[in-house]
Amino acid sequence: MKLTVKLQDHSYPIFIERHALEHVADFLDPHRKYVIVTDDGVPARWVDLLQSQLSDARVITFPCGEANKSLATYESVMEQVISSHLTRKDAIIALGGGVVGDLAGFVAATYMRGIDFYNIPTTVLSQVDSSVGGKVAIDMAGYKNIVGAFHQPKAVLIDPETLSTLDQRQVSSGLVEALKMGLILDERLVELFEQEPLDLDTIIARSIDLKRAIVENDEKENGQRAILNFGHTIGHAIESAYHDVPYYHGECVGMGMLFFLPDPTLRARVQRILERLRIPATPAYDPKALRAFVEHDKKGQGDSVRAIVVDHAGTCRIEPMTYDQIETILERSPYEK
Ligand SMILES: O=C(O)C(=O)C[C@@H](O)[C@H](O)[C@H](O)COP(=O)(O)O
Repeated sequence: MKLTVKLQDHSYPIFIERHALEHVADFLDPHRKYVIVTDDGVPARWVDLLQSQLSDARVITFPCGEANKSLATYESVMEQVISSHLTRKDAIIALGGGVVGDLAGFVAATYMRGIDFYNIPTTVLSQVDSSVGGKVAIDMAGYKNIVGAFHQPKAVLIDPETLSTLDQRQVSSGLVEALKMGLILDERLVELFEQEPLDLDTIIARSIDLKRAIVENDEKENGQRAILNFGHTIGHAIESAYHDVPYYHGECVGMGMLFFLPDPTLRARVQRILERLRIPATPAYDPKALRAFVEHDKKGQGDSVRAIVVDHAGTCRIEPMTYDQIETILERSPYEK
């Protein structure tokens, strides 16, 4: 399947195909010079498979985990890119999950003021969401994605076969971003989460297509794209506050979504899906401490933040909320008994 993200001057394809990684020459020029950026959580078989099909591709590997979406890792990868003598004609390939895509994309966005970048996502989270849309970033001073850019990939290559080497926790965490997409835009996608067994390929294709449409309408998040942040306002705060617990990003988004589902019936429905995915419950937290992290949200506007609220599955609204309102929301448990 091929989808196209249609943008003013940098449209790009999203290829979704099982075993696509076995014939990359059909999707990108194998004779171009590349640097493949990956992390040590990506199995060697995917890295070797990609590298073996390219005539000139050095591999740069950094340690996996959100803690490495950092300035130090950025500097280390950038130094290696510089020593590889990439020119503006060459390109970077991100092979991995959301952290790899965000970091490699940010390197590509800033090296020589921007070179081409291909995204080959190998986790559910990156295949259903983060590989498309051009948000590239690193974390700094304890805040998520606080330094970054919009830098769209030249192409995205999704091979669901790469998910076969993921552990269940990674799969579930990534699926939360697809559930988010369903809750804000498409109830049929939410229903897919209530079927047994889960149809992963359909969930991926449906989710990334919804993302494509949003990015086409609002590439730089001047309006509607903000809805993709459903669950992230408090989710990012939990992720930042509990970075030593290592919750996965999707787990935090799952926790964060529950606070913005005012209808108890829908909240209980989502809670059931999250339990089935084994998403951990929100840890005990200090509302004031989480509020402090929310105050640095990129959707912040003075003394308020644009919160995303889902009243009915498949639709959502953007509601400006003061930080006092956020603190009040945080004071109440989001769970239905
Ligand atoms: O692409 C977007 O836009 C999103 O908001 C997708 C999010 O799921 C993703 O986690 C994103 O990186 C968060 O964006 P941020 O602007 O809050 O850093």
